[in-house]
Amino acid sequence: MTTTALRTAARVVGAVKVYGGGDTAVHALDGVDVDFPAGRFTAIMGPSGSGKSTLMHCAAGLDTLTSGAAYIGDTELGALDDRRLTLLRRDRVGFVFQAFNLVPTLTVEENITLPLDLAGRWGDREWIDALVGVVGLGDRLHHRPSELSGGQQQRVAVARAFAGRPDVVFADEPTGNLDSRSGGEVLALLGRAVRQMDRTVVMVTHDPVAAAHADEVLFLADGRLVDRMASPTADKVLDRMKAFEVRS
Ligand SMILES: Nc1ncnc2c1ncn2[C@@H]1O[C@H](COP(=O)(O)OP(=O)(O)OP(=O)(O)O)[C@@H](O)[C@H]1O
Repeated sequence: MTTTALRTAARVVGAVKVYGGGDTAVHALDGVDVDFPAGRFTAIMGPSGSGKSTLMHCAAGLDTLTSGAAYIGDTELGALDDRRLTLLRRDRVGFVFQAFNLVPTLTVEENITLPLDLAGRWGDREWIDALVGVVGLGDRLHHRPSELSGGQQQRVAVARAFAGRPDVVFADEPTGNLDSRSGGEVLALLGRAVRQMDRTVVMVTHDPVAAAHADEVLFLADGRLVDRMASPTADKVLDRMKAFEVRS
């Protein structure tokens, strides 16, 4: 095992994704090499249609590459049969989507522990309690999702994503349905999970303010990785995005 592999939560190598064929083929990913370091918060940005969601879905094992390879830790996703891929997604990957996707009939606490219950894992009570503390919903554990605001529901979804201590949490526009204050809380929460609890987050976003919460921003254009920015600020990210618009 190499040092790089030890420190990488997820990566894609020579990632190509082609939708359709012949004259109408779309090269959604056109040869992307990228590492998502463990213990870091990485944002993926780029113009609409640049391949952000495709990259995230292929890296997370929700979709398959046309060529190249995707890894979670040292596990190559293309080498897994459907059953193993399902287990890997369940046990080693967490997801947060724009829609909160909570189960309406379960309480906050039951929603948070759902992935562990489905996996037949007892979970680690201390870890769950720590997560509940970090998301700040300790007094809402027995409420149903419908009794919570959108921002609170997304915080439950974030806690659920981390419940099984996955190698990496993928977040797809996690603040897309939230006002800026609630969105800011969810982003701060993702940042705290990374920095205080040593978790790994990869987030797709259109929003420079959201991207500024990350440790590093990757920029995609036309299915290629064209730039990366460490220690981003919203202004620097916005300037970089404007440069794309001027060119296209
Ligand atoms: N299932 C599909 N079938 C055909 N083409 C697709 C499919 N999914 C995505 N594409 C195309 O692949 C390209 C990349 O799409 P993708 O959704 O990854 O971009 P994106 O950067 O996430 O865009 P957005 O910011 O608008 O969500 C686009 O040209 C899109 O039209």
